[in-house]
Amino acid sequence: MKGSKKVLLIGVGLIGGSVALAIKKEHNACVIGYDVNINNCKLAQKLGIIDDYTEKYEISAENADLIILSCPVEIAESYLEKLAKLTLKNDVLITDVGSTKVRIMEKAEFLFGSSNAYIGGHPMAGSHKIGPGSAKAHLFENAYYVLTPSQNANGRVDQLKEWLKGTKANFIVMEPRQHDLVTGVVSHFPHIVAASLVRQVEGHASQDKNIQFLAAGGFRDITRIASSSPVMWRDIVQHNQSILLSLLEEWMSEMEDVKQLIEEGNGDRLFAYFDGAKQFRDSLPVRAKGAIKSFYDLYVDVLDKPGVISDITTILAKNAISITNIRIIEAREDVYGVLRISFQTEEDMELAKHSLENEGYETYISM
Ligand SMILES: NC(=O)c1ccc[n+]([C@@H]2O[C@H](COP(=O)([O-])OP(=O)(O)OC[C@H]3O[C@@H](n4cnc5c(N)ncnc54)[C@H](O)[C@@H]3O)[C@@H](O)[C@H]2O)c1
Ligand SMILES: O=C(O)C(=O)C[C@]1(C(=O)O)C=C[C@@H](O)C=C1
Repeated sequence: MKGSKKVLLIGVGLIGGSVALAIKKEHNACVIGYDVNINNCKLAQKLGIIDDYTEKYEISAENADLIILSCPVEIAESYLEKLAKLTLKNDVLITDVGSTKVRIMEKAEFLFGSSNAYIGGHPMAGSHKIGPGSAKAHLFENAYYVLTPSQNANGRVDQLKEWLKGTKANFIVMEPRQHDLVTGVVSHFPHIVAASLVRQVEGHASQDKNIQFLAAGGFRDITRIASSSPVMWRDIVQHNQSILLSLLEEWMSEMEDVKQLIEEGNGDRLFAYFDGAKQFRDSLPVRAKGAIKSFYDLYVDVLDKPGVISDITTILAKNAISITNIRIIEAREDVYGVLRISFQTEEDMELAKHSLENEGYETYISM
């Protein structure tokens, strides 16, 4: 019979779906999904991410050996209260994948602290995409996966690692407070900066439409993450409020220094500023060899005229390249548009790039 062990996934989206796929790769478990958006459950079942879904999570929770909270963090926190009122199995393990840990672990310690059930989690990899359609078993390969066991659950960390070994992530145990500070610095605050840059450009774009044409390479690189789920980021900022406010103070003081540098216009000092940033950026470790990108998107500049999409899909079909999605992401005024074409593998994306460029299309890959 399929899966003597039962897993309940609350929140069947990008991260929950990716964790579920990784679990199914290594365990013959039965994964049940629950989501307020029933379409996500239906799609996930079709894609083999979950075995079945439920519209009432309570019964599945009481039968589960492993419960994974993979919804936005404020919502995950509210499920802790709901789960604590149920009669769960004595040896149940409960984890989450949330991007913040202090608030979740405070509540988990309060509600489940007397048991050894709760181990917080946060896989430090993802994408700006949402939903189970973008889930990948290899999303977390070689990435760090932070675990924050509640005090009595230290002894069960290996058990959770065993459940999650299909992620091929590097597990690391951290204190929730240290986690929220570190992720505040390297993930949450940079997200705020990216969103604010986009808002600044949006303000200028209404004055001059050339802005949209020229907001290409560099701007796209630095702002990709601003396309992530606003619900997820709303919750993260609410959870990590005090750390983010203090990072914002630091940033404002850094910007004052930059303002002074620009006012002075001293070439040597400007060089030193950029060079210092370059040295540190270049010294950061890249995700270890073997890591696989989580999405393969190719952007194609196209003339906005009838037949252009069918021309592109015909070129791809002639070269036997399968696509997973195609979308016009910007209806630019005048004559140009941008098509975003998604592929399952890097090879397909590279082949498509080559084939389309041979036919005179301009393409670029956003990292
Ligand atoms: N996207 C990333 O890069 C990333 C990386 C690591 C961790 N995370 C964390 O993972 C969690 C999920 O994010 P995601 O990227 O998978 O987003 P997602 O939007 O793809 O998935 C979230 C899912 O939760 C569901 N959901 C919302 N409210 C719910 C409710 N009340 N009950 C049940 N389900 C509900 C949504 O319908 C959706 O299917 C978040 O806590 C986020 O902080 C995200
Ligand atoms: O690659 C992206 O799109 C991400 O933003 C992923 C990212 C990150 O900042 O690295 C975002 C939030 C998560 O908690 C973990 C990973």
